[in-house]
Amino acid sequence: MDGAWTAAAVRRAEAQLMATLPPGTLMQRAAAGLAAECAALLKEQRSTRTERAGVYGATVTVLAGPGDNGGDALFAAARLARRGARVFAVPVMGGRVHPVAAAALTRAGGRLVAESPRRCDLLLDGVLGIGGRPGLPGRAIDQLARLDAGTVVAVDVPSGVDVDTGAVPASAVTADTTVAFGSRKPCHVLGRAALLTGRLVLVDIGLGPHLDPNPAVRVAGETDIAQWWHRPGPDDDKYTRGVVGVAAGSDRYPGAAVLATAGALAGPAGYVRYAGGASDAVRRSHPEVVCTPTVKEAGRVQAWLAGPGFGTDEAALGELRSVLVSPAPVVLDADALTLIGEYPSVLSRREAPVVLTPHDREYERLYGSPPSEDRGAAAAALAKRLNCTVLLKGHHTVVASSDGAVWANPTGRPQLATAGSGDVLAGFMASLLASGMDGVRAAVAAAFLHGRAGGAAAAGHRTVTASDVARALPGAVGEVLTAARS
Ligand SMILES: NC(=O)C1=CN([C@@H]2O[C@H](COP(=O)(O)OP(=O)(O)OC[C@H]3O[C@@H](n4cnc5c(N)ncnc54)[C@H](OP(=O)(O)O)[C@@H]3O)[C@@H](O)[C@H]2O)[C@@H](O)CC1
Ligand SMILES: [K+]
Repeated sequence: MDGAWTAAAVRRAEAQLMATLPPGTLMQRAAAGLAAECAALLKEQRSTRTERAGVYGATVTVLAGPGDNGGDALFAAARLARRGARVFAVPVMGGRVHPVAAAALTRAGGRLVAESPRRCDLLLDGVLGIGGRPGLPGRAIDQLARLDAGTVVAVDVPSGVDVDTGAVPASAVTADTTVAFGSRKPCHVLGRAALLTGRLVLVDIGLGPHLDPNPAVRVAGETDIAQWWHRPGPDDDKYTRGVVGVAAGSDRYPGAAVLATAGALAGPAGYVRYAGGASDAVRRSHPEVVCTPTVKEAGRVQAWLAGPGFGTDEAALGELRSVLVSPAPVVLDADALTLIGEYPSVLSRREAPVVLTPHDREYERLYGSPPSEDRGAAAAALAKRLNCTVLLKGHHTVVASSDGAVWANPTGRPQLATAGSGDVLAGFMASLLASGMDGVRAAVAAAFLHGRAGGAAAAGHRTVTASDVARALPGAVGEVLTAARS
């Protein structure tokens, strides 16, 4: 399991590592990695001035803040200047810049200027790093407004964001690439800051062994998911692989039922039962699903999904109660969340695991106020209050357990914000629960694989539908299980 560490945790690890190294070593490691990434980016794009790609002749502008983040940027820019780049560094906090790094840049042929040319091939954001408070100094805002950059590279973090939460309460840099040193920070994976991060490149500076084994935010990878996966053995049959029940849709809204069962069929469970008013549509799309009109008639299942498109009337509330009295773990989505918001007591006597999958408006119905910009804390607060696992949807989906652990999903894609894609996710997650995965792992793994499937579906189509995502899920599963084995 990988993760993201707060500024304080990074500083603690840095202090331990620095005690073993000559002064300045870490900054040189950071600058070398940063310069290498900038050179690679410049090789990919033609210079607006010379019409040639590469470092030689490229125009590089550095926005340099007062601390070590500016120091990293200036040392990296000195390396680029030595390879023939035209480098202009603009101090954005009066004359306060890292003095040794600024001297290195001028020795390499770079210039410290009050104003750089308007157009540059690469803009290095070295305004603020992990020592920054949210918001940008006015001079940085002015420069960002007037510069026209081929590509923007943030040094360690996009300046201006709240490093520890991913909130962006004031002005901040929007990067195409962020080159981070030693570890991810929460702003790279959470909230609006994760969007401003762009592509994340991690530079290893040797911090790993010194980082606290418990990161502030956990980030699952292929190996984790493969380890959690229940692989059927020779003695398994369709029942021992898990039976998943889907209570979704209605005769008026059959689509949600079809998509949720499609998600459930793409998971590891051996058998899918459907309970609700859209049996005909479900049977037509998925003849392998066994359909009954109500939850009580469905028989035993190892996990339920309840909610997508099943309405919020008395009958729906009755079906939700029937699901919640069963001893099986449940995923509650869409209309079930609205009902829980209105009748929170239906959850109160429940002991088996519950996963809630709200988007922001559903979160507000459940919590009483919209999620704060600190989305990890927001998800954790709801999880604690309702004693459930919470998957808070967004461009960067977050999962929180009732004991406060927060997971950020690294595979989210804006294309997944398509109608019905949440139904597929919820059905797939219920299948993971039915196969024996616990609530938090099922939520984390489902978000990860759903994101991967969305990516795969987007590669072949201009617009991605929820059905495309469901069809791509088995492939995404196969890819993750194979990659983790090799
Ligand atoms: N840790 C590691 O392992 C390694 C770290 N490295 C690098 O060091 C970076 C951290 O450097 P850092 O500690 O010098 O802090 P940094 O972010 O440059 O700025 C602090 C300065 O900004 C100011 N200031 C703050 N907020 C402000 C605002 N909103 N608006 C205006 N000003 C503001 C604040 O001034 P103050 O107002 O507090 O007096 C202070 O002077 C880190 O991100 C990485 O790049 C690598 O070299 C190697 C390994
Ligand atoms: K920065």
